[in-house]
Amino acid sequence: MHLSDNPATPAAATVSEWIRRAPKAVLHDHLDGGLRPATIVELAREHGYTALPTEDPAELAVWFRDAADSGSLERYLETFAHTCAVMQTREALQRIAAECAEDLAADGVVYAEIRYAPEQHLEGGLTLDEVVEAVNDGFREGERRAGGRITVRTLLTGMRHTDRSLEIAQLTVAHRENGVAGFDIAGGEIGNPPARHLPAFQHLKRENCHFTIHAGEAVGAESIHEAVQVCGTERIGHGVRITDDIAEDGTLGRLASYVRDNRIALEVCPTSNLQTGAAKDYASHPIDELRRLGFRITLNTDNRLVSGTTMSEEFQHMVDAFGYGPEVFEEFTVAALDAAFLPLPERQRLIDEVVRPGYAAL
Ligand SMILES: O=c1[nH]cnc2c1ncn2[C@H]1C[C@H](O)[C@@H](CO)O1
Ligand SMILES: [Zn+2]
Repeated sequence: MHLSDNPATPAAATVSEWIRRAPKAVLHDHLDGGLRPATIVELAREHGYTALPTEDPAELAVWFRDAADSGSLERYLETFAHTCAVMQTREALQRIAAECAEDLAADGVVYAEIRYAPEQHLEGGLTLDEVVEAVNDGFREGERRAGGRITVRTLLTGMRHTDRSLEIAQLTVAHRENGVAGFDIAGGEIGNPPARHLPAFQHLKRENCHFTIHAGEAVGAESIHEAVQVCGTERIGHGVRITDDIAEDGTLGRLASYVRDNRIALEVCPTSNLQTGAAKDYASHPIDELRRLGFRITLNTDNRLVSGTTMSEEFQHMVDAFGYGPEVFEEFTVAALDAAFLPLPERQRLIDEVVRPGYAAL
């Protein structure tokens, strides 16, 4: 099945060798959007889940990317029913988190913040705390298997269309000493503005806890305004529609100025944007304009399986579209660590001991 009326997403990029070796940091990557296709097939068999569109892992990978390539965020999100269906036991969550860390490390990622919505993993009888513990255990195992080459933290996501965000914010605070770095809201943006979840954000503020908000993906600048000025977000998931507040000649409106001048990081995910219709093609993606205007830009995958991408491929697409060299990726990687929800000394150590020397050696 090919739902796409959106020819925007070209085939996977052929990645240059230096890109694979370059140290990378990813702030925006969903656990339930990045499973190995073979793992989905195995877990579906084990758990008797029979609704997969195919049991061939290679075909399944293609199916996700095609089904998600619809030009609509809502249809993009429908594909997650198949991944969440196999993420309902402690063993499955642990395995998926461990494999996620291994896959990222193999792609040169040295720091990752991986997000997921605990409320979507309760169908097998786990409690919210048990979900978080299973995922954390999996990530610690994955870090070990990767020989310490990667540090992983999680963000707990509240779904915008449900009413559990305050509970998930409390869960975030409860687990923050244990690998949970912050909170996020995700899901369909239309009809679910961020201020619906204000009690969650106010709780996190009172507790001095980090959060980011998906905004400016399917809805324009008003969603970003609400996320920043009403909810007080530290970073913006996507945020590319900040361009609504930038004139053709590059003059910034008050909101765009505020976001740029306060160095609020944008978690930009180009391939995902092409699939959901937030951008037309790589060459006209606003990432380059925003970077030239001085915004704090980070480059991200969003959903490695669903968007059929990796950090290396996102880098390669930017090389092909804008001619970026290693210095730009070093800038994006340092920006990501500057904006990471990690204590300053740990961020500084990763920049000074891993990222800078890694780029110097390319
Ligand atoms: O890019 C996105 N925008 C809004 N919601 C998203 C995006 N990618 C994934 N999600 C949703 C689907 C997942 O089930 C959920 C938690 O990871 O977050
Ligand atoms: Zn996302």
